Amino acid sequence: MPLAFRAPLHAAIIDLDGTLVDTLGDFTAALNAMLDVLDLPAVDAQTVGRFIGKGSEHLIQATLAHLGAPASLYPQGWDAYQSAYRELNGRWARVYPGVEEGLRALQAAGLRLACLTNKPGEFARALLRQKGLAHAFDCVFGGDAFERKKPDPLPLLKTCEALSTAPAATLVVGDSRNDAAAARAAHCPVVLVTYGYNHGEPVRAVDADAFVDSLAELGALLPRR
Ligand SMILES: O=C(O)COP(=O)(O)O
Ligand SMILES: [Mg+2]
Repeated sequence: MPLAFRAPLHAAIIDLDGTLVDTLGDFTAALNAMLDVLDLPAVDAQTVGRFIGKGSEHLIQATLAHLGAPASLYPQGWDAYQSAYRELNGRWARVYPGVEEGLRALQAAGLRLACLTNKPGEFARALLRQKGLAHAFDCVFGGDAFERKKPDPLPLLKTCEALSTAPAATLVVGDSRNDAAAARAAHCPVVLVTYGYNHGEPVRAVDADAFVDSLAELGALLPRR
């Protein structure tokens, strides 16, 4: 049954971590490389999963706070984290099942695609290229592209501008309440995947228009052209 969106869809803006690619292993490895440099104990993947989705700054700050380490370690941590992530980007990451099929279905429905993530743009573009997904997107924006990150609506509004689409005609696809809150504030329809991180909380409790277990289900939600 197609979703009753208020306007026909012209574009989709898709989140990266937890939606297109499972990057939990990369985040955990880069944070643990940083903690090693700082002489702090390692963290496990489950803990890291709760901190993903609000950008690298938040990820590092939340990890230091979790370990009871002083916030003054942040600048050194930032440098160590960035160089570790640059080095291992994609090594422990895998594209979720159904992603290629879902992207093809959105394109077949005539939608232009953008990837919008809170991850630094440099890392996002390299990861999408490495995983063979870059070709699907007209544009890719990272958490450093605009003045504010999701859940602020600004990055979605700027991405709509870049795609020349109205927010009401632009579907947001994400994995967390961060994506949903940004979409609601920007007046974009929003579908959430059920397999992502969502800050360690059940995603179905989030206010969204629909939930999918795989991007492959998106095609069936769209009106046929
Ligand atoms: O927190 C991050 O760095 C990435 O988050 P996102 O791709 O889910 O926006
Ligand atoms: Mg995400």
